[in-house]
Amino acid sequence: MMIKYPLHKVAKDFKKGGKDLPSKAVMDILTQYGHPPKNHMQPLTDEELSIVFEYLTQNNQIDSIESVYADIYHDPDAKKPAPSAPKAEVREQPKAEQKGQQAAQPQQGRQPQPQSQTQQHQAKQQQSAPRPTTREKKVVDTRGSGTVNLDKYDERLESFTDQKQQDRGGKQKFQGRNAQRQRGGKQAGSFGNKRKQEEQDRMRRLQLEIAKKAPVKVLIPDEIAVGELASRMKKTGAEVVKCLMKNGVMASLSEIIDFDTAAIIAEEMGCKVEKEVIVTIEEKLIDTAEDKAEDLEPRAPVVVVMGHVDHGKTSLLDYIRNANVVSGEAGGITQHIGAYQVEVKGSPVTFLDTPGHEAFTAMRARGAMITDVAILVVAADDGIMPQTVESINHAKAAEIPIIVAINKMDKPTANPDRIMQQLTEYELVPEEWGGETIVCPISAKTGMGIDNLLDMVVLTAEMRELKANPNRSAHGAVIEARLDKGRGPIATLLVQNGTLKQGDVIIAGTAVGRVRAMTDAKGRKLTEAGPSVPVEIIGMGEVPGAGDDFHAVADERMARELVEQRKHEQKNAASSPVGKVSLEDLFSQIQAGEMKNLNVIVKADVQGSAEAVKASLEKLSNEEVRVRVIHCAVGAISESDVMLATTSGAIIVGFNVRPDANAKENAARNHVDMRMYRVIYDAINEIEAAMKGMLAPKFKEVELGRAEVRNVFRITGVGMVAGCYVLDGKMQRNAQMRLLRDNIVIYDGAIASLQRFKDSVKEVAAGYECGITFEKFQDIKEGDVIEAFLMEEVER
Ligand SMILES: Nc1nc2c(ncn2[C@@H]2O[C@H](COP(=O)(O)OP(=O)(O)OP(=O)(O)O)[C@@H](O)[C@H]2O)c(=O)[nH]1
Repeated sequence: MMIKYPLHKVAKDFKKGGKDLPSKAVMDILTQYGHPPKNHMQPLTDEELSIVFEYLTQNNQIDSIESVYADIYHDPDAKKPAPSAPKAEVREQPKAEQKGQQAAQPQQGRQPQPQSQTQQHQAKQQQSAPRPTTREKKVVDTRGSGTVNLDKYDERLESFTDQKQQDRGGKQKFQGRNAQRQRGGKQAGSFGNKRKQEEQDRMRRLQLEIAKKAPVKVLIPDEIAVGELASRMKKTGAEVVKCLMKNGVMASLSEIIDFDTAAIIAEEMGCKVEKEVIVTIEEKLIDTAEDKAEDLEPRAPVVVVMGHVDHGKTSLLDYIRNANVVSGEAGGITQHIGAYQVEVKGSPVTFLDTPGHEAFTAMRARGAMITDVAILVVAADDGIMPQTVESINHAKAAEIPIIVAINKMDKPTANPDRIMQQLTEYELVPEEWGGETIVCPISAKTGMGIDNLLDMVVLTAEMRELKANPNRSAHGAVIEARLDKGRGPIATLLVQNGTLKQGDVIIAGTAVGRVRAMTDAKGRKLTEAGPSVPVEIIGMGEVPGAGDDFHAVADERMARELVEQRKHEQKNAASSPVGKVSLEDLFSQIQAGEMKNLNVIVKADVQGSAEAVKASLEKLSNEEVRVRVIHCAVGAISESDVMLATTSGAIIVGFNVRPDANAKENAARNHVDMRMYRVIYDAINEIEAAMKGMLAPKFKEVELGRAEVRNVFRITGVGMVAGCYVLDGKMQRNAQMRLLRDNIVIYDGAIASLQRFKDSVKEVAAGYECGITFEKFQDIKEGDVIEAFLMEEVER
């Protein structure tokens, strides 16, 4: 409710020379300051009141405040009876206000009461106030309360009050003081200021009440803690918890609830809900808007060539590049970069000339699906080999079409049928056998069949209707990057969407920079590169990682900020293990419904065991989780296996094999769970137990050291002795030993003896030679590696 304080009452409250101030005087003040009132009944606004108070204060200044009180207290006229009732000084309070407002208490003291001695004193002072004009002009400006020490005057005032009054206690006394203060300056500004302050207080309280009644607007993010929600709604935690319970949600203050729940509660509690959208620097900086269909234009396909070592990948790429060089082009291909574009019957095709499938996996690892078609090269005289299988599995995981090129068809030993037969084992059934896989016999040496292969590539690409929008800022992937001593960081980029222009600011992973110069595969300078065009650029601040996404951005400063943020996140991620798949938390992930497929990579010593492990593991599938062996091959666990595991969230099961050094390092870095077994039964049991959440105590292998067998000799009565050199760590008598040949476990067990020359010793350190014999194993060969380790139980 608004308090009405009509103009005439304001005037009445300001006495002048013992008389009410004429309403006209107040009207004049307001008119003078741009607020002409309509009539004397008009209620004054807060601002108008301020103007009046200010004016009257300014125009009723005094020289010395002490003189005011001095005059009052020593005025002989002060003892004369009061000419008018104290009522005149106080404007009538609206009833509602009088009812409950504590702040109005000082005024209550002024309502007519039986006169005590004190009141008589007060009355005397009040009488003394409406005095000759000189005194009326004396205004105590209490606005700057710091400069006016009213207590000083109160002390004097108190000498007038009787003991009884003093005995009433502090509060009463305080009220008395206030009343005195007001009475003391009744005609003038002191009183007016008090009034003004009270008015302002009242207004503030009213505004607060109105604000309280208005619905509180709450911003709610995707998830919010109950306590935080309560504070945003300006409610107590208990109220919110109660409301949640009413709605069937049991949550404590620290618990997180989702937006929907929070919104229901907030609305029920009378709040207006707004969704809080948190925009990250990345979202602000990088334009990820979907392209409209009408903005899309056809783009060249990006093709990757994969296959086993020596099956002819490089030869094929070289042949295509050279055969498709436009005649008369000066110098042909002068500069070799990791990707190039050629024209096949007028359609451009981009080839990635990356070192095999590893870069391909690395790119996929970062979600950069940069290739559209994979050419799988298989030598007609060799057949499907381990890396061929890996390539197939990588392409399948990336969900890109595979075109098989059976190479070396010029060789007399070429046997394409055998290869087609082998392909069917990997679900690649050739078209001519009724399947869907395009198989092209070629010779990278003679060029036979390569035109047909390229036609098939273009055809397959056409089927995919590859499109991009060249009219936006560029986005793509880093194919490769290196540091050049003279030119600084050099990166080969493949633009996937938009157009990259010279001078663009780009951000790639944690590297940022400006494109200073761009060249194509032929070393020609470019000023811009559209979709599917590979370019080499200089100008980055540091070397980006192969496979990193890059974006051309508008704000370099913000890009640098984002890079700092990414670096910080990387640091944090490195120090805390990421939520990768591991047998330990397999059960909880299954329970949480996060795990529908358990991807497994199987590596074994022989094909037979690999197949057996694969089949047994797949049989473990149940209603909740399907065990999928995504890659199964013979040989040591390689870095490529770990990469595949990283990208597909798989665990690696090694059967009688060990990881090589790179794989070990990579697995540790990427938190890939690798499990080695010697018995199929153990592998099955452990994974089954993990799926049921009943994993037996885990033993961690603590590596002690490695020794290389430099020569082998027979000692009668002892058997075969391995003459070893300790490469790193140490060999220990009581340790378990494992004999590896090309990273395949040949023997695993206790050792019979560890000797330095003729002495039996407890341990031999790195850099020393020693003799080792095994209890039940004689088949030791030069070049074998002996690993010493201990098994320690890991607490969970
Ligand atoms: N006869 C014949 N030899 C070929 C053909 N293609 C490649 N070669 C030969 O096979 C060998 C290996 O070829 P590369 O192109 O280096 O094979 P790659 O797959 O790139 O090998 P890496 O780069 O080591 O993985 C080379 O000696 C080539 O000359 C072919 O079609 N016919």
